[in-house]
Amino acid sequence: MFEGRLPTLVIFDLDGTLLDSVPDLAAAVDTMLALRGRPPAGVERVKDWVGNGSEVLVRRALAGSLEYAGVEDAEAAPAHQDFLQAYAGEHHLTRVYSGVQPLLEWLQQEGVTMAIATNKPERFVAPLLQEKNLGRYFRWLVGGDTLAAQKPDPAALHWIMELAGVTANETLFIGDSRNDVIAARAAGVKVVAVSYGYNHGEPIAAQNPDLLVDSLDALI
Ligand SMILES: O=C(O)COP(=O)(O)O
Ligand SMILES: [Mg+2]
Repeated sequence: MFEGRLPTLVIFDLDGTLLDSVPDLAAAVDTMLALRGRPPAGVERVKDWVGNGSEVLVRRALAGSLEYAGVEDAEAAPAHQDFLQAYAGEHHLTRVYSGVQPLLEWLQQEGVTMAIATNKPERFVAPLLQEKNLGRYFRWLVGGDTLAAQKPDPAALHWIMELAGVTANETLFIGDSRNDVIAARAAGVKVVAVSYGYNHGEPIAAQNPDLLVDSLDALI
């Protein structure tokens, strides 16, 4: 992909790529629903709703579907606050996917700069990486509410590349959902997709990433 050279900068998605975070996200969604006297959504449905940030996740949970156009702001705003409160703290159900640690370690040893571009609210990103022992690898962290637009908008990728002083040709993005592939394409950045993450219930292969892997250590 880089003609035998390594990229200078690798930007990673977080949820569904580095971390299997849905169990804790589903627990917080279910707490928010329980506060409204509603039945739990459960891990399997929440898995399909993750990827567009927590505000959209909460709207989907209130709608009970991927489509959430009918949910009123007056209902969604307090529900989002309840979700944020329920998701704060430790994330004991969240796991680092196998293959992640070896790749990060290897890229760091090779001197590759690494960053995170996630749609997760920024306040959770650094503490969660710290909690999972991944904090030391990343030079920059961009959350879903850090900039004016979130993925699939390429703003996060452009911003990180500018901070790093690196061109799109020297950058690789690694993610799990169509939002990641679309953002990478819009930024002119090559994209590797992982097959095991969350993509709204659809195979990510349909988005034609430059490379599809079943485990990130396959990239070493
Ligand atoms: O929080 C989300 O909705 C998804 O986060 P991600 O961009 O790290 O996959
Ligand atoms: Mg993701």
